[in-house]
Amino acid sequence: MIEIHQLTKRYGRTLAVDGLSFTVPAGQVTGFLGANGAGKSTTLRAILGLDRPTAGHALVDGRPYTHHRRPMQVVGAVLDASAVHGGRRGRTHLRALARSNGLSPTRVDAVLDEVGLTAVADRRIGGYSLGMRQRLAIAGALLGDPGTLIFDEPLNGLDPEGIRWFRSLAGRLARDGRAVLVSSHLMTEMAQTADRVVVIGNGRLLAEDSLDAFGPSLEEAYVRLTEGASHV
Ligand SMILES: Nc1ncnc2c1ncn2[C@@H]1O[C@H](COP(=O)(O)OP(=O)(O)OP(=O)(O)O)[C@@H](O)[C@H]1O
Repeated sequence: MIEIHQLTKRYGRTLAVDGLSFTVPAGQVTGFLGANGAGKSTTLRAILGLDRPTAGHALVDGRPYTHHRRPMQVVGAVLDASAVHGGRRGRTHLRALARSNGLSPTRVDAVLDEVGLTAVADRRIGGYSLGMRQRLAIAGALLGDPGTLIFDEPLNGLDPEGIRWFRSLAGRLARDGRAVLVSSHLMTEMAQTADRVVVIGNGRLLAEDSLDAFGPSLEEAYVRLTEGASHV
């Protein structure tokens, strides 16, 4: 699980995240919503130890990400699916990732199967569609069989079948007891994927509740919440 407590991140004069607290519990898909520039990426980067908080903390299973000895077995993340070498083949990429992180190579075939890339695993990534790259990045996140998963805009590049696939994958991962955090701008998809929703605006928490508590239209509830917090 993820616990964010009074997280603050300042970049020079920009207060990107401002005393933010929320949790991502095990067994549920938590949707993470906010306008462009609201501070979502900064929060995700802080969770993954890529950005050092100015104040407060982000813990995964009770510790900062960087304090875990085998972080890929604790949290898997997809922040930018295009961040892979196009000259490599899918299977080779995953094997290298497994080797460099002390993970069993037997996981490679398992995750390729999980994301539906087995048939194209020996093709070069440069020839993959955006949706295939998303699936490969998700395979990488699943490699360590972690208890926590973070997906930043995972639906980018996925076709309707891919979106349905991701929705069922996220649900399955949560039902297996994992904590799943998904950021997306696609409100209707979020309403069908998330069990609970965290909304931020200007780096601050605007709402954290079960999906049902947002009423019949998540989009309308989101607009009402963020209108009050639009740029100052
Ligand atoms: N490395 C950085 N240096 C300076 N300012 C930054 C940096 N990273 C983010 N910011 C600023 O912090 C604020 C929050 O940005 P962040 O990328 O976290 O928002 P976001 O919610 O992820 O937005 P988007 O949905 O557009 O990705 C913005 O004002 C952004 O310009």
